[in-house]
Amino acid sequence: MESTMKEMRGGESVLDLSPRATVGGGVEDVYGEDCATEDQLVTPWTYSVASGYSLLRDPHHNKGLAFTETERDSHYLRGLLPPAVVTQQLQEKKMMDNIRKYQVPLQKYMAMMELQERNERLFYKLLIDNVEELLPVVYTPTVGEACQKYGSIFRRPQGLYISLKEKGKVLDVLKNWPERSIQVIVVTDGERILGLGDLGCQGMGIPVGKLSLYTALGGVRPSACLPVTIDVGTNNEELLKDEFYIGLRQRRATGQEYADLLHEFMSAVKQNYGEKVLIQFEDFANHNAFTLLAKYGTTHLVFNDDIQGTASVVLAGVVAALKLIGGTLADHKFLFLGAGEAGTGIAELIALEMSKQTKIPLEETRKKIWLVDSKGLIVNSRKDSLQHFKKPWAHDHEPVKDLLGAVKAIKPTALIGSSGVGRTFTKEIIETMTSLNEKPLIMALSNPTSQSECTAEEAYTWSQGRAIFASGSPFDPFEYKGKVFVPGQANNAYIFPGFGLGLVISGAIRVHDDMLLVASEALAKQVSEENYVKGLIYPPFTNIRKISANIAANVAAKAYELGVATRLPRPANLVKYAESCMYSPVYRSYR
Ligand SMILES: O=C([O-])CC(=O)C(=O)O
Ligand SMILES: [Mg+2]
Repeated sequence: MESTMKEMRGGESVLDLSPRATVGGGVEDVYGEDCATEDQLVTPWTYSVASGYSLLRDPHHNKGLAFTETERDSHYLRGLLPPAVVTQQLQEKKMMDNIRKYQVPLQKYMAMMELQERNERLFYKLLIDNVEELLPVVYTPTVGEACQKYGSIFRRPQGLYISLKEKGKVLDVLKNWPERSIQVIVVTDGERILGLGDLGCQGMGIPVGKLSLYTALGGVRPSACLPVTIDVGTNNEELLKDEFYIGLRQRRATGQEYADLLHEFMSAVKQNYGEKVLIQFEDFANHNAFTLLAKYGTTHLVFNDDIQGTASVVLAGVVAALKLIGGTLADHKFLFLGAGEAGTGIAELIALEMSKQTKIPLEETRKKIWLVDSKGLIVNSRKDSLQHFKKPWAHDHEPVKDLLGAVKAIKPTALIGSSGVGRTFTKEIIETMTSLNEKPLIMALSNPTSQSECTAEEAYTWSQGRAIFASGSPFDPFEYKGKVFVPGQANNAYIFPGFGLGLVISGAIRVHDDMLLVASEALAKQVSEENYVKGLIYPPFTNIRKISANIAANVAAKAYELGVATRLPRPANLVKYAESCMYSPVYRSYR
């Protein structure tokens, strides 16, 4: 890795990977490991941590029993640890053994969070080496339950809380965060946590989980990641009554009061971290998500994961699925259940890609895509009463009141669920899709598992093994009539870590839709013949760092092409460069 960096920079070693001992035996950590930003390369800023007892309690530097004899001497650890000296591999084995013993997913989650707070490198080592097993623990679906119970399981705070109480002081709050060099912020206001609704301040589990994936899956170093929850209250009556609730005990502020706090936050971020910090909006309610993205898209580096990340991952799955269902993108007809952030975001990206491929205007390709919301099929006669983001999807058709009616009337080849409402793809709906198509494409995107529009078992059984199925939350492989079907996970976790890395390594200052298209294409290309045979339209997560490097390289290349990249000169081989930038969780030796 080091040699690649040297190569990339014309033989000049710009990174110092080994921390140096400071006066007093502490550890001086040379910032700028794992791809520093330009300014850090000029003046790498350093900080020292305490030695001895405090070192053992500093999760960024603690190695537990893996401290060597020499380190124990030079860092005042003698006697503070039992005599055994073990390897990181053995620590990993022990932790995995322990985690596997827990039967309850939330216990596994808590064990992982405790590890993150105790020994960060070991946490990431586990997550990277056991990604398929641990993703459902630190991320969807378990993170959903963790947010619901966040107050009860709360131990040490993670991330930054910005509530209405901090109005006028947001910049000071940012300055309280111990890290200066932030590259990615994931922010939520907790109003629409997965498909679970308003969880207020307890939505913090989501930015924390998303950012742990930025590091594990995308290689962004943990110290450059900042989880933020903006607390403007909650309308969740149960939480307001819950004595363990950790947030403001008031109903949600809206209108100007809401906009003002968000604006103060956005301005403070730019002032404190500059214009190259990526702000990822996560799990905002529809009515704010679209507005915030439009408002700040032209002044900040912003990305809405639910609108844009989900769109990119679903388009990749659809493109990959064409290998199994046949035809070109424009040959297909799409029907969505759910016309919110995810639904309309995906619909727009599919229409955009169709338009690019066929040169047919976007207004026309949109007509291949139909959306159903809680009031039925979105049609022209409803246009006046529709929210602005639904209007492009109002086509000419007589009113249809429900999904089953819409499937019969529209005869789609692909059915996509983004409604946040579980079990809405009924047996009759899937049977109808199967009677209309040799291989119906069924995507049940809503999270967590309880909100999935149908299960993998239902999709395969009701379609007699003919459905090409993927879901937002993970499902186990399912055997139907002697054949094992492996459902793909159509989750934005495939996209955002690599996408963000691409923005970071190119020093991009704006996000553009074309970047979403190239990310999507890069992901679709990673699906192999071996995957297709099992019915998979996504590659397994085991290869995610390679996938992320490819996505990052394509996004960065697009940033250079569009003139929004500030990191110059452009590295010649962007895939190699992206890989060389990735954080490694392997322990470092302290002199
Ligand atoms: O977090 C996930 O698993 C995917 C996502 O963004 C959502 O459901 O809001
Ligand atoms: Mg989300």
